[in-house]
Amino acid sequence: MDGAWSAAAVRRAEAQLMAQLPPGTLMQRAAAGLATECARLLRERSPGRRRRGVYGATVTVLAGPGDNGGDALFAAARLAKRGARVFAVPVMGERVHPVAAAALTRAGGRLVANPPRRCDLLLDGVLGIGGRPGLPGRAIDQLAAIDAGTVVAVDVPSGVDVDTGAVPASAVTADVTVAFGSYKPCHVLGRAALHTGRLVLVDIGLGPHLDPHPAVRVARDGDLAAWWHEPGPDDDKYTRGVVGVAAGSEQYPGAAVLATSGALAGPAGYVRYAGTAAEYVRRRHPEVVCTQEVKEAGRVQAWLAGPGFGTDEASLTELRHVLESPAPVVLDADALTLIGEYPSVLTQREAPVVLTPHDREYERLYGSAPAEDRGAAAAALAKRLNCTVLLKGHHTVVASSDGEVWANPTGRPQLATAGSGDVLAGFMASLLASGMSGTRAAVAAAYLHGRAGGIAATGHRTITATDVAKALPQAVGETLSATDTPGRRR
Ligand SMILES: NC(=O)C1=CN([C@@H]2O[C@H](COP(=O)(O)OP(=O)(O)OC[C@H]3O[C@@H](n4cnc5c(N)ncnc54)[C@H](OP(=O)(O)O)[C@@H]3O)[C@@H](O)[C@H]2O)[C@@H](O)CC1
Ligand SMILES: Nc1ncnc2c1ncn2[C@@H]1O[C@H](COP(=O)(O)OP(=O)(O)O)[C@@H](O)[C@H]1O
Ligand SMILES: [K+]
Repeated sequence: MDGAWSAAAVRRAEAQLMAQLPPGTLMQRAAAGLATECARLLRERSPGRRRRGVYGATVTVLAGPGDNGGDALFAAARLAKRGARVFAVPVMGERVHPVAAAALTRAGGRLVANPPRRCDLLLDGVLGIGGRPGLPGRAIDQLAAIDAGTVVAVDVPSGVDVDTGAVPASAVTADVTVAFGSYKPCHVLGRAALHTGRLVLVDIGLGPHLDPHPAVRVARDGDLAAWWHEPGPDDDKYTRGVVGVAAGSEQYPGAAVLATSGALAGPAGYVRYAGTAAEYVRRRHPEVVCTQEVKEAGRVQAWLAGPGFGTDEASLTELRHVLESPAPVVLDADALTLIGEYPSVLTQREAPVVLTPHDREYERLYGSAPAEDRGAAAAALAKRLNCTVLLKGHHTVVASSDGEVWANPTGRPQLATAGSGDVLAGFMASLLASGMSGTRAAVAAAYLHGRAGGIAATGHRTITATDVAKALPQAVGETLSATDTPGRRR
């Protein structure tokens, strides 16, 4: 697992570490890592650039008044020493880090008000973790005027809200962000994650001093491998978990087909379907055992209810039957609408519930649209309803009822295609049925669904929900084998 820490948590860790080191050491570590990454980028071939390498490259620095500007100027001084033409623009009056500015001029760089219109690399050292959202006017003007081959944000893209990932005012959009010591929530959450570009972490020795509980968690392949239930020689289809799918209707049979295709791609050993689209499911998936009603379905270890299911009296009755079962439940789509109207059906439930709203469904459940702080928005709903909440979108967020927040690092906008959420929900129910906790099942499903979207989109511009379902087994295989270790039984 990776984590992202708030500005205050980073400052606490920094204070501990700095007490053990000579003054200026951390800034030099940061600047050295930043300069190395910039030199690597300058060596790469790029369409906007005439020459390759540091020597002779044009580098422009937008320098703010604090240590973030200091990092940028020290890194630029290192590039100037290697032959780069460096122009630094103070963007907050004349306020710049004085020692770093002197180092830059000693190395041959210049402090200017009007840099060249074109540069190979633009370093955004306007604001770091001390920044409030928004940019000073001079930075906005320079960003509009300069044609940069590559934009590198120093620590964070300036202008974003570091702790929440909100972008309420103007902010830098970077190709690469070089983060120091740890990730921050803005790198992985909300609109700010879209301003971050490719993320590079420079180790400055902060790790041992960081709080063991990050503000936001980010799953990696190894987590999925550790959580996945691999069948052993003593398993049978029942012990691997039975998943029940209550989805679809005569009007929307496709939702039943797609949700069961997601469920079949998961680790459970048996998929049961209960609903009025049974005929369609049987035709597409002979592996699925079908009944017309939830009460006839027999025992399951997890249910999915909701996609294409309707919101009438009969649907409400079926939802009640699902919620009466002692098994964990995923509620999606129409089930969320019903919960919004009849919240009491959720009370007295002890087994885990995962809700998977997109923004409009969230509004139906919470009474207002999700705040720009999507981690807090998901956590507030999770706490109110005592459920796990998976809030969909780019950088999907998962929150548990006790306030744990996860940001999903996979996925792409092509996943916004009708039925893709049905596949996700079915797959998640299978993970739950295999014994994963609600929060892990939600995190793992978002991760693998996003990865499947990437596989399905390889070589294509458009994908369908069926393509995503078909790509799920490969996504699982690639993720689990990425962390294969000798001796691990598969
Ligand atoms: N932590 C670590 O381990 C390490 C941290 N390091 C580096 O330090 C960086 C943090 O530096 P920092 O604390 O000096 O804050 P930073 O963001 O540069 O500037 C704050 C200044 O900007 C101003 N200001 C704020 N918002 C504004 C706005 N919207 N528009 C205009 N002005 C605004 C604000 O003004 P004030 O609030 O005083 O009015 C203040 O003067 C960090 O990101 C990393 O790069 C590394 O060197 C080594 C290890
Ligand atoms: N802009 C986006 N970028 C990445 N993923 C997205 C984006 N918009 C939606 N998604 C993903 O696409 C899926 C859509 O789900 P949903 O809205 O429930 O679709 P449906 O109800 O048609 O099945 C979710 O997994 C969501 O996270
Ligand atoms: K910055």
